[in-house]
Amino acid sequence: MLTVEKIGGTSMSQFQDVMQNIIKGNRKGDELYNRIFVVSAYNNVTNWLLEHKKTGEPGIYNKFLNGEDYSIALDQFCQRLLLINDGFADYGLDLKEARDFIRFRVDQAKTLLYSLGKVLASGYVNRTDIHLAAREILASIGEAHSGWNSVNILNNNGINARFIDLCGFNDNEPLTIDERIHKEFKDIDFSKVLCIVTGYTKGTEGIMRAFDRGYSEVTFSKIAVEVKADEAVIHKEYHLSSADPKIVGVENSIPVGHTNYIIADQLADIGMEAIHPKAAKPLELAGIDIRIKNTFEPDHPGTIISRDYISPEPRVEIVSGSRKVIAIEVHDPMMVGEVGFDSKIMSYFIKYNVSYILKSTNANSITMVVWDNENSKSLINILKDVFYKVTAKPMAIVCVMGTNIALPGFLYRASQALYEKGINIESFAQSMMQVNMQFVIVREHYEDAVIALNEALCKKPNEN
Ligand SMILES: Nc1ncnc2c1ncn2[C@@H]1O[C@H](COP(=O)(O)OP(=O)(O)O)[C@@H](O)[C@H]1O
Ligand SMILES: N[C@@H](CC(=O)OP(=O)(O)O)C(=O)O
Repeated sequence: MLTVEKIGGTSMSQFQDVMQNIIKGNRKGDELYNRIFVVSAYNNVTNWLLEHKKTGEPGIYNKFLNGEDYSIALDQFCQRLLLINDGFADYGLDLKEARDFIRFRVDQAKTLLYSLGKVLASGYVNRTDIHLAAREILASIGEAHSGWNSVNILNNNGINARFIDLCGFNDNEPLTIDERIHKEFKDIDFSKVLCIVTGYTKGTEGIMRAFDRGYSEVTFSKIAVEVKADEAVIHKEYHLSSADPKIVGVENSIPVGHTNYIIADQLADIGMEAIHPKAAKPLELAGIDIRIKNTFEPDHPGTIISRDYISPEPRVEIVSGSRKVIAIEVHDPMMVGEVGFDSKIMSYFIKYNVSYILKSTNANSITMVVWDNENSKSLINILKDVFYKVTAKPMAIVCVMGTNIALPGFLYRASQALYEKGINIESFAQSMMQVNMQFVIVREHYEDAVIALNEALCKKPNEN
């Protein structure tokens, strides 16, 4: 059995647990192999390089964009990486070799950025392309650092591990991401060597440009498809749970156990961090199951995402959502009975490259929920110019999902749970497939809504 396994940044920061729980476990001899590990940068490292994923606080990339001194910032960043290294000395990291590797890599990045700055100054090139190239170079440092360290630690612990560096720092081959992955993996005997692969892959399309943050899961899914893995495993700090453990508390969140790719799509659509939206689809198409495991509970089988699973008993599997959405309502008294009115609205969505998460209509108005970002704001401005009455409000969306909830009572229980917390449902949608009930609520109520729905629908009656 060949598995491809991704280790998230939070878990990587506790590599001693990764090595003990995930890589070694109870395995002996050859059982250690036939496993490919795709690693993320240690917790926060990509945030320092680019910008904070949650707060948007600018990182080194912003200095390059503004023509500020990124060189000193990179030196300070390198010092922070060396401090991270110090924490792994007790587990076998050779500090001198590790320091030489990362210093050299950061210096190479500096040289590349310096050259990009010069090209930019010439004034002959597209600024955006140069900026995006700088973003790629910076991002790749994080995974090169954690990947190299991991191989060094494993080798020093008697495990035959090989560093597969997909960052392409030392080659100028114009390969796409898929071509690079194919080239790197085609001649490896996985039964003899444990591969540690950078979650960053260099490719002509640009992994940041094409997939943006969380790109390690994209590398991971592409590798799993390339090597025809039997299973694709994601190791995270939490189980995939009935609701975000950070909101409801670990003690109140129940591991999902089993779900299907239809639910994975719903999660991806609302930007749930547990899996990158672009990572699941190739695995689904290749017929590869995903297993999401908790790094710190190695004996728990985790959650399986497979194609055909339907829960044997009717139950809500996950409550999830986002507080970073805007509800747009287009109202026009002339809409009633007018065939194709919606297509006029959609033509602006296409023009501004905005995808909607929910749509709900009545005789003369259409409500759509979109991400709260710059594209959506530009879209709203133009809709206000063109249509009779357009209202846009910052909102939250909370979704109640399950593979077997197409039965009377689930919607009743969900709306009752919201009612009991005094939460009004501003808009609502559910497709006939009945796998996802979407509630639009005011933002201040988001956490309370998740807690109430998890409590009412996911916990068993005898659980406290
Ligand atoms: N239903 C859920 N189950 C587990 N985690 C969730 C859920 N909903 C949201 N999360 C959040 O997802 C985050 C993990 O995502 P991510 O940033 O990708 O972590 P990692 O560093 O492990 O890859 C956790 O911090 C957790 O709060
Ligand atoms: N470190 C990168 C890539 C990644 O996927 O990280 P994580 O697995 O920790 O979300 C990022 O933050 O975007």
